Amino acid sequence: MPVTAKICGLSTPDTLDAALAGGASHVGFVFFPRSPRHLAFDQAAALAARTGERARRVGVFVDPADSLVVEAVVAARLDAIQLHKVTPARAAALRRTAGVESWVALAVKTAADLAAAPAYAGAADRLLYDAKTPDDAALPGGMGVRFDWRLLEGARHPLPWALSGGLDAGNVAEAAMRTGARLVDVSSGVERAPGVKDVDKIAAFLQRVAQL
Ligand SMILES: O=C(O)c1ccccc1N[C@@H]1O[C@H](COP(=O)(O)O)[C@@H](O)[C@H]1O
Repeated sequence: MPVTAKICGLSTPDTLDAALAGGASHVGFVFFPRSPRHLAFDQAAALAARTGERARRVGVFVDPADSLVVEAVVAARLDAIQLHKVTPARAAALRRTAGVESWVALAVKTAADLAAAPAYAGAADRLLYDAKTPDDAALPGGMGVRFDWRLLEGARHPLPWALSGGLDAGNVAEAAMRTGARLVDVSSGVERAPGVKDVDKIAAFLQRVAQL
């Protein structure tokens, strides 16, 4: 089965075009004001229109209010929501409210963190195993932090899943090989500075993924 990729935190037409030209299966738009990748609804709407049917649009949220999710789903014509820092109960409620596919990011640092995964069965459609950022970090994701991929070796997954956290063109092959991931997600690994995507890095990442 081929490996597919989500390029997350896109905010400009040229970098969106690079993701689409390189064959990204998913593109991610961040709705979190503290993030350097945060999009206003009108920006997101323009990028959504440019995407068309060429990739699935995923909105990234951190413990969001219902109203933010509803407005973003409409403005950016989201196919999926990606939720960080939500309990299983809150994830289930937001999934019902949004009416689209729902991903829950599970912050992983140790094997104990994986024990939370089964509780999301029935509350989400996909788990995103992401690296846990430091407690005092500004963001719960999008910081280029990776976790020990060996933690996923032999793991039983309660839901379809994807891998993120510190991926880049140089390590994505090893990450996919070690974990068995069939969907990989990258943000800062295809940037030249926080929030500034690089078209060449996007192309290199997607070329590497296409070889897997
Ligand atoms: O990208 C952000 O700014 C962001 C903000 C809030 C929550 C998640 C965010 N990004 C997600 O984090 C992971 C990993 O990113 P990275 O490749 O390690 O930089 C990815 O899923 C992004 O969607």
